Amino acid sequence: MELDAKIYVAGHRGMVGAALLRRLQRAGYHNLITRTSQELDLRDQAAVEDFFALEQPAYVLLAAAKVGGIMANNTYRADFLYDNLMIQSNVLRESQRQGVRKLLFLGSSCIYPRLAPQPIREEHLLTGPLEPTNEPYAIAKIAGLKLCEAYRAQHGCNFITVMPTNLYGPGDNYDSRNSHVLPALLRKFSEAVALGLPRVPVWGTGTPRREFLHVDDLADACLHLLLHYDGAEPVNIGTGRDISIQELADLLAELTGYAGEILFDFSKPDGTPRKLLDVSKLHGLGWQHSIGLREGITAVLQSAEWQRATARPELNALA
Ligand SMILES: NC(=O)C1=CN([C@@H]2O[C@H](COP(=O)(O)OP(=O)(O)OC[C@H]3O[C@@H](n4cnc5c(N)ncnc54)[C@H](OP(=O)(O)O)[C@@H]3O)[C@@H](O)[C@H]2O)C=CC1
Ligand SMILES: C[C@H]1O[C@H](OP(=O)(O)OP(=O)(O)OC[C@H]2O[C@@H](n3cnc4c(=O)[nH]c(N)nc43)[C@H](O)[C@@H]2O)[C@@H](O)[C@@H](O)C1=O
Repeated sequence: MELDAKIYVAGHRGMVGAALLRRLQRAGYHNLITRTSQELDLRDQAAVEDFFALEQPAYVLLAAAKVGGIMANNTYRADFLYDNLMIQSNVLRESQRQGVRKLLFLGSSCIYPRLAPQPIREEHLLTGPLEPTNEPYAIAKIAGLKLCEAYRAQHGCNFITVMPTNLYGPGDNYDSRNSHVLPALLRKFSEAVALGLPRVPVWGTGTPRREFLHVDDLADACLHLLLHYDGAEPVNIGTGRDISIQELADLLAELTGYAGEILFDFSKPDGTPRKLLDVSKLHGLGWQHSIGLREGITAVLQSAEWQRATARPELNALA
């Protein structure tokens, strides 16, 4: 991928898209194309056709999607299915029609079967029922992965799919209901410390296990695969280690200095019991993660973004 190649980063304002942009800029790529969703709604087929005809990118990184945690997925089921089907179908189709040299599509660890063998290997996809709370999102993502495979088979497109585990880091979504578990608990514990709250509610039983990768590690892995992987099969991206929600809550309480009570709210869903990724294929391709969980969370808490957002917790800008 030449340093002056025209690279379209779709979803550049999101947590993953912004990390991809930072990583590409740091590597010296200087012909980067971006559009906000206000400038280009990727659900609009005609607008996407016009954009690709005008810009004719050589490479596409598709990090635009409707994304959220377990509650958002289970609440906005139709939006997660429709938006993601439309976004990926339009971008993949125009990438094929405009002869994009290589495209990176982002799947997710949560599209594997609910009770897949652990750690989950790439071949376990579609071998069992999905997790009900995010089935619409998973179906959309699986369709996107299959569309990449189909464009490769029918048109020889070099569209690769990566399967990241749960991510966190700069630019994360901290909305109290729609965010993922790590940013949600980070916000809850920080607010509890600032406001002197005696207890913090954590959803579910605390027994499910999750794997967490810093988004800067993900961006580095994506660039590595863009440069060194041209295969049809998806590639898992993770750390190969997981912790329980209880252990995560204890770690976040420690790092935020929260010493009050942690109350598990059994009325909220647990979701998938476990989704640890087998990352041996990724390691075999020459990449390993470098940011550990404790180190990564500490970096978030020490970031200027976090300091600004939590300066006045009663008016916190983390929403
Ligand atoms: N976060 C995670 O834990 C994980 C994420 N992933 C995948 O990574 C990708 C990015 O996720 P993440 O960065 O967390 O998500 P964010 O919600 O942070 O960012 C999503 C981006 O998509 C853009 N977008 C949404 N709808 C549209 C639309 N209709 N038209 C154009 N752009 C749109 C938004 O653009 P704008 O800001 O301009 O509105 C936003 O910047 C997704 O494919 C997701 O499935 C995979 C595994 C885990
Ligand atoms: C990355 C992946 O992320 C999603 O899957 P998920 O990992 O199950 O989602 P989650 O990050 O929201 O973690 C949920 C787990 O955590 C517990 N939990 C406790 N307390 C809070 C809490 O306050 N908020 C949230 N969200 N969860 C909580 C909750 O009870 C459950 O056990 C997919 O939808 C999909 O979006 C996807 O791609």
